[in-house]
Amino acid sequence: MPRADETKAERIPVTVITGFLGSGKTTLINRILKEQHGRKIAVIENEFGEVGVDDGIVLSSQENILEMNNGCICCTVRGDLIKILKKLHKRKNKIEHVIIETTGLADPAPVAQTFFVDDDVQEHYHLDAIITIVDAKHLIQHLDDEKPEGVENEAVEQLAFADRVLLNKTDLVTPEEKQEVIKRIKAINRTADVIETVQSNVPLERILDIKAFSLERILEDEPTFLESDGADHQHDSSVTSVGIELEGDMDMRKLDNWLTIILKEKGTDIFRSKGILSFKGTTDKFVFQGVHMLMGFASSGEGVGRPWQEGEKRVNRIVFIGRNLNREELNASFRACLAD
Ligand SMILES: Nc1nc2c(ncn2[C@@H]2O[C@H](COP(=O)(O)OP(=O)(O)OP(=O)(O)O)[C@@H](O)[C@H]2O)c(=O)[nH]1
Repeated sequence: MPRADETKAERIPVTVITGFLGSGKTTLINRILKEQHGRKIAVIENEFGEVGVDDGIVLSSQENILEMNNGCICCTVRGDLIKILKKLHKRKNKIEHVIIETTGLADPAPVAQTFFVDDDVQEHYHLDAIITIVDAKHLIQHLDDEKPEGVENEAVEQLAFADRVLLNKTDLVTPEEKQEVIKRIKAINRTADVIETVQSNVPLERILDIKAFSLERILEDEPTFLESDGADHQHDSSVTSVGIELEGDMDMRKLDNWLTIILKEKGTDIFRSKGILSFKGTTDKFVFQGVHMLMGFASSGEGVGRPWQEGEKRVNRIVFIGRNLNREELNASFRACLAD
């Protein structure tokens, strides 16, 4: 009869990567996929928003990237997650590690719970750690965001469940601001190590295979953790997404102007924006990234994202996530940026 810890060692470790919109989760996943040569890692991605764009940003062969975009991983698609996990461990080409990237608005608790409620999942996987990435510049704003009665603050939940906190984007804050952010993190989670990073750059041995998830710790703080079915939490319904898809080539100058203005004026309400774009006059595929008022473009020519494939239709995709989004206005203004 194997000892309990021996059995555990044979199970596939799972790392849950969570963190608010735009904090640096995909940046971390790309780093892991680049660095972990020879290790068979499957990534399960759940993106928030009507139009997914992360498939164009994550670097890797498609085979081990599994997308779940028909709902939120912490509520509606938890059944799908269980199905994917069951299929994965039966693959001939054995997976050695599973990484789950939650949406920026997910509550990690129901995702963690998945590993304790289903016998088959429990037999083949063990939850190694919940890694929460926070954006040093915007964390306090998200922690202080006032929610309607009964609605949880995702940024707080994500920190409360963290086994490790990556304090990312430290390049965007002063040392004093950073200390204030650390104080706020510690007030929510005393025990998790806080690792300071830029571009989610962390030695992988500090976040993978660390056996840091402790059910005992969670049960101390949330005694009903294993009893709730994941459907008892409420998302903030005032946060929505508008996704737009448009075939053709865009005019780079027009698009840049439009996004600069709209994010300057509405960047408090627009938490996150991102897109995959085709510009007139270049064969590169462009990635647009916006987090509140900060924005930037990068191209496949610079090694960001995957280039357009032969025969691939040039479809521009852009998504805005936030409050008070005006769908018609966004649609019309995006269309107006098409090249003549
Ligand atoms: N200045 C700065 N920018 C960063 C850093 N880390 C990531 N970024 C940028 O922040 C933006 C968002 O990063 P992502 O990795 O896509 O964030 P995410 O958490 O996956 O975003 P969602 O999945 O949309 O919630 C990108 O433009 C990144 O290049 C950092 O340390 N400093």
